[in-house]
Amino acid sequence: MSSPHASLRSDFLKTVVERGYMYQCTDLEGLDAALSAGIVPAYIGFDATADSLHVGSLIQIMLLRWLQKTGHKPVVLMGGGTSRIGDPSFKDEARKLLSDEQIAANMDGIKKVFAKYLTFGDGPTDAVMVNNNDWLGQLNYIDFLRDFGVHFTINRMLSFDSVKLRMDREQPLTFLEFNYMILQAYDFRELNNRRGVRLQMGGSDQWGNIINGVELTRRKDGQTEGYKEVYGLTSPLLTTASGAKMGKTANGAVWLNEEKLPSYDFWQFWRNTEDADVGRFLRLFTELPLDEIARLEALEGAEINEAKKILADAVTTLARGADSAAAARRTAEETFEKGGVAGDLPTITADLSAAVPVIDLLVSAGLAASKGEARRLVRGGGVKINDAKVDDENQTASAADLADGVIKLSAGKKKHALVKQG
Ligand SMILES: Nc1ncnc2c1ncn2[C@@H]1O[C@H](COP(=O)(O)OP(=O)(O)OP(=O)(O)O)[C@@H](O)[C@H]1O
Ligand SMILES: N[C@@H](Cc1ccc(O)cc1)C(=O)O
Repeated sequence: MSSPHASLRSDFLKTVVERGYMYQCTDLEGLDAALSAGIVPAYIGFDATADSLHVGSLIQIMLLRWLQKTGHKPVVLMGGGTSRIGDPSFKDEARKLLSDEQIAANMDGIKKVFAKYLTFGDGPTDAVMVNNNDWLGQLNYIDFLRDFGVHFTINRMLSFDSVKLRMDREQPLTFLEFNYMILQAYDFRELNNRRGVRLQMGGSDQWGNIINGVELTRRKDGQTEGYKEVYGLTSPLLTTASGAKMGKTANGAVWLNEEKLPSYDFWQFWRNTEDADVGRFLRLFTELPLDEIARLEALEGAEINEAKKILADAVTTLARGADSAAAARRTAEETFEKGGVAGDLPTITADLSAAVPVIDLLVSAGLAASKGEARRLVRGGGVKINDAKVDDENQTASAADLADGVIKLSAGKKKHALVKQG
């Protein structure tokens, strides 16, 4: 049987499918034809909910990068207006309301990262950045309701999975939040009118908001002469092989901005990728050719660690620059391999062929005076295994945790030890 994607002609959609960015599309064939016929301006929106984006949004940034690389125009939308409301999609409870000052400061922080991935300017495929407060801030309530409110039915708005969860759980969904979907739909139509934007992308949680925009644009302008169809495309929401939503880890979010997460820790996050994720992450977060990735993901045992370093180097180079990536790698190699810091760290051996309680390792390594103290350290959140927080007093470590032949065990910021198989 031939794949439904085998007939794709546009470089952008071929890349999207081959590298694993595709989840849903409103009309794949139509979009493929549009992308093959000329430059398609496409947008992704980012709300200013924090002063930096995190790895969860990296897939969206990469989508915009590939869009530009394949000859189209990326439009980055800052949600200056929508951040004043807060997207309720798939959220258990309302987001904290942000002040205008916080939103402005958050936008300043978020904006910076895009310059690393996209080329901005005035040319036909140069990226541009817009702020939806420019038009949402001007809306007149009664006029807006008359012109746009009539195109939305409450019945349909309540049918979207993104709000269903709240309904089913009988959690409050305020009228403020309920408006979000309409405003994002309005954005799409506005960008279509202002800048000829014909495609909106986002994570799969954005599907409801995106198709509302497609439908609104069609209803408002579909009969106008020269109207060109608009499209929506979503990416899978990223989770790690163990099922955790990517973005927040036990230690908090993996931030893209250097001020919020030093490059060494960023590099180390990718270096600690689970074996089963290596191929998928190389396809999504690097630009390495697919045949090279196929070779790397087939590596096994200790060799897969080389692939993880290549992943960490490539992602850190894109996000932080080549110098930061090289420095991070040097530090990691000194710490873990060349005996620099490692030489200064206490090293113990343990039989890791069976699972060993972390509590016991802490005591053996001299990082805790007793098992009781070790437990208190874990409860206080200060214990880490290979830089990942230990949440459970009963957690164990085994040979599977060995990275370059050692497990790094930490109690607090300054006390570290290495555990080797013995
Ligand atoms: N884990 C993820 N995988 C894929 N896409 C994601 C992930 N997290 C966020 N996104 C997408 O990134 C874009 C911007 O999202 P935004 O910055 O508003 O994050 P968010 O969904 O608010 O995250 P958080 O849950 O941390 O508040 C959206 O299109 C969203 O779908
Ligand atoms: N709702 C999106 C952000 C966004 C805002 C406005 C838009 O027009 C598009 C997207 C999110 O929460 O991630």
